[in-house]
Amino acid sequence: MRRDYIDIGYSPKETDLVCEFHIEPTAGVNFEEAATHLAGESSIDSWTEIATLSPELAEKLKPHVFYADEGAQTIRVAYSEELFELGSVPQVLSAVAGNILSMKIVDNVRLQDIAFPKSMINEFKGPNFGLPGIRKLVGVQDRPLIGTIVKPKVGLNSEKHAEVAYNSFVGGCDLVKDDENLSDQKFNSFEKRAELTLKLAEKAESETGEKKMYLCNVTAPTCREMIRRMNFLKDLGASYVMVDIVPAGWTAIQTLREEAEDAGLALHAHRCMHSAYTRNPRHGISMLVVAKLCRLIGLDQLHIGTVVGKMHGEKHEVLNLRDQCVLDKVPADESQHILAQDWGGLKPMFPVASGGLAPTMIPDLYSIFGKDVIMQFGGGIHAHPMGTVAGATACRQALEASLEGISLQDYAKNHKELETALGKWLKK
Ligand SMILES: O=C(O)[C@H](O)COP(=O)(O)O
Ligand SMILES: [Mg+2]
Repeated sequence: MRRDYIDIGYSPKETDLVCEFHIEPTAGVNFEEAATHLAGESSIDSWTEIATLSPELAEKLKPHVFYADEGAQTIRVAYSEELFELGSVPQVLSAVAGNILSMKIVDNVRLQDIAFPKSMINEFKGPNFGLPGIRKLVGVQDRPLIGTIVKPKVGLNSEKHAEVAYNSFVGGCDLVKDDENLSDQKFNSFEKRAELTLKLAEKAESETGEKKMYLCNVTAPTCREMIRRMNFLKDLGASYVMVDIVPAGWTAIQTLREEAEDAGLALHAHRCMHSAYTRNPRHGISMLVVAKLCRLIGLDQLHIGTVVGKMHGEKHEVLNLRDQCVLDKVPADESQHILAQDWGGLKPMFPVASGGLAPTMIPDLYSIFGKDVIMQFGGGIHAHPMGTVAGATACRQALEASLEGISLQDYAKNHKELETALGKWLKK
């Protein structure tokens, strides 16, 4: 192991990939020593002086720890772009979030953010539709989109699944998606579900005069099967697919993005399982990094949390994710562990708020997120005392009230579905 990776005067080049890490050295390990080892292990070095690493090579490719604050337990490392396969998320993660997460010299280490250089941004296409493309697809410009997840998560047969989707559509949902753990099970095969649900989506479109999108889950055991399912949906006339990004893995997601472009399908990203590495604030990889990788690869919409629903995530964290989805230039914010990022014109992703939401939360959601959000309600629609149609209608009514600045209580006086929802969910 070479010892000259601490380089506080270094100013990162435009071509460098910069990472911020939170590090907690193990008792007895000096902060700079830990920083040196992490920087070396995530790039060119190993645990001992290696004869095959010439001083010339080391000089050319060495990492630069250009910021180290022991009190704040923070380091920033600049890596030469030459260390990376610029178009490969798996390779980048194997480096900057690979072995270093397992090392004994640190009790905890967390990758807080990655600032991608222009050369890497240029290697990726970003979202094909993105937020504006999705708005065009759905034909809704001036309000948040309303979606649902067919419930129960698993167990319904294909006919019942399609019927629940239809009821959600005619009640007022723009989008209906599968749940993350529904793919191709005996009780509800992928093909039959896709055929029946897309057919009823079309029926709901002609009955309501609104666009109705079905987001069928293509998460599959192999990339080949995932692509086959995606093409099956395309042949049925679908506009969208959804995928569980973390269980499927980054190679699968990059593959899907390529194939979805040819198929002309939009991509909905469900982030289930992300907390396995994002939730511990002292170890792992931040959700911010996950969101940035999604935008880089080109998912069109991504679950980012709700603030008011059932999933963890403080308001500032969720809004930081929102900013990373929609802004073209994200300013640095030291206190939030955010590095400056220029997205170089990659399209914005549509942020999705989903998990534990009820129609009664719509005024709060609207004030937190504004118009550019997809609000999704599972239990909040299908547990409505008057049924799924009324549940979806109550969501649209609560949204209308919020857009017009009318209290839900006032609006409910002439809207019985909303009135019933308030009776069930409004906290007294
Ligand atoms: O996939 C999701 O986002 C959740 O299943 C949402 O369901 P819920 O609204 O019932 O929590
Ligand atoms: Mg779910």
